[in-house]
Amino acid sequence: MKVLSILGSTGSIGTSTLDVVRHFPDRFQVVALAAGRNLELLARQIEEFRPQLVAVADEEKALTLAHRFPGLEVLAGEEGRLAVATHPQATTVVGALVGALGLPATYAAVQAGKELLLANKETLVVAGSLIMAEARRSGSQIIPVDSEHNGLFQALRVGPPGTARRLILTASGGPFRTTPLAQLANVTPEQALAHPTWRMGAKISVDSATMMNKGLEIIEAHHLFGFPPDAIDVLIHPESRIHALVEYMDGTLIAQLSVNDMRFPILYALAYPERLASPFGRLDLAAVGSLHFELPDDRRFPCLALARQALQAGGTAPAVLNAANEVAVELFLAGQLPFLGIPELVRRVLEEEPAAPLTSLEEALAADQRARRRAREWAARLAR
Ligand SMILES: NC(=O)C1=CN([C@@H]2O[C@H](COP(=O)(O)OP(=O)(O)OC[C@H]3O[C@@H](n4cnc5c(N)ncnc54)[C@H](OP(=O)(O)O)[C@@H]3O)[C@@H](O)[C@H]2O)C=CC1
Ligand SMILES: CC(=O)[C@@H](O)[C@H](O)COP(=O)(O)O
Ligand SMILES: [Mn+2]
Repeated sequence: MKVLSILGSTGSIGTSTLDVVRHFPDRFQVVALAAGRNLELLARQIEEFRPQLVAVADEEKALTLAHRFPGLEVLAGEEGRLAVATHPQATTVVGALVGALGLPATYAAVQAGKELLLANKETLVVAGSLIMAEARRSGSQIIPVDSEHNGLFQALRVGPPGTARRLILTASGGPFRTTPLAQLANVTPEQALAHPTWRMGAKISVDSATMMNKGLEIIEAHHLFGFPPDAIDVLIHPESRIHALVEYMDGTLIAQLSVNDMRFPILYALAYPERLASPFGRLDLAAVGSLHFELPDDRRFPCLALARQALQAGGTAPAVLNAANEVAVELFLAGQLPFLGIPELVRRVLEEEPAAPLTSLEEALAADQRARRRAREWAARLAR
């Protein structure tokens, strides 16, 4: 029996995780949940999964929830998320918060030696070297939930260690893959959120539209699998049925395929190292018909090059990239920055915040805060 703490239980990944748990009550049990502001959904999750501990965004919400569930331990803010991540009875922590906000709790779970099923890719972008070093020290097993990395994790187990030479991340290309370039300046948040193949939270949906998502995933793959940046490729595959490929030294490509439904990688990660029979349908390739591939266009997707540039610079540069992007996406969704302002803001902040060495979590978080301030200053200037 795996005993789960879920960070971000009310989000897209969190609810998919709980749906997998719902199908396997004799394999998985929930001990702790952390959410943000969606108290109604969290209350339903508490009634169904009976956790011992929950954490919410702030004290006011914690009081409301504690009043509704006498006897339940309810905590707030960072303290609450850390308690969920390190609950003594949890064998396994699901990292499904969004953004760098999830970093302290993710790191704490690794430090505590928990098995970590990680969707919250921004934590690896901001502090991947520190998280991976801590996992080696504590013995924490990190199993990627992000579909491409979950696919790579599986495909890398096919050949003997050391024989894989290239990782290939597929990308849908997002909602603007074929939009005339001249129209990109005027696309709306609603259009950006309409992902062609996946149903996801707002932030990652916008990241997919700019392809910053794939840039973050290159950095994520570098840390998870230890491949150099130039051995990690991106291939647009609009059907999103092949999630990743590993090229072995003998020229063989091993691809990982499944239905484009996050319950598949989540089921794999929860069951690992076993496999469980999926109740979520089968991939019918005959029904899909054909699979297509193309290279990303650098002019359409400048965020890809910005992410590679940050990875190359190293140290705190990826944390700066991520923070600027988080601010830019937030402003875009609020109607305060045009779509093309996202790469523009990230580029300016990266230029102005020099990469510094990264040796502690505090340095990563400080770089994140500095970059956020810088991004807001630039956004204010661009708005004038
Ligand atoms: N969705 C997907 O299919 C995929 C997602 N990922 C990654 O997984 C992560 C989660 O994505 P997704 O599920 O789409 O995101 P969502 O926006 O759907 O969910 C985010 C979760 O984080 C919580 N949260 C947000 N802000 C706060 C806060 N201030 N304090 C506490 N909790 C907070 C939300 O709580 P609440 O809603 O209660 O406020 C919610 O539970 C991201 O890093 C994403 O890149 C990776 C691959 C696929
Ligand atoms: C499901 C998943 O893992 C997402 O990261 C997805 O890949 C996003 O779609 P894009 O391929 O458009 O970035
Ligand atoms: Mn992904």
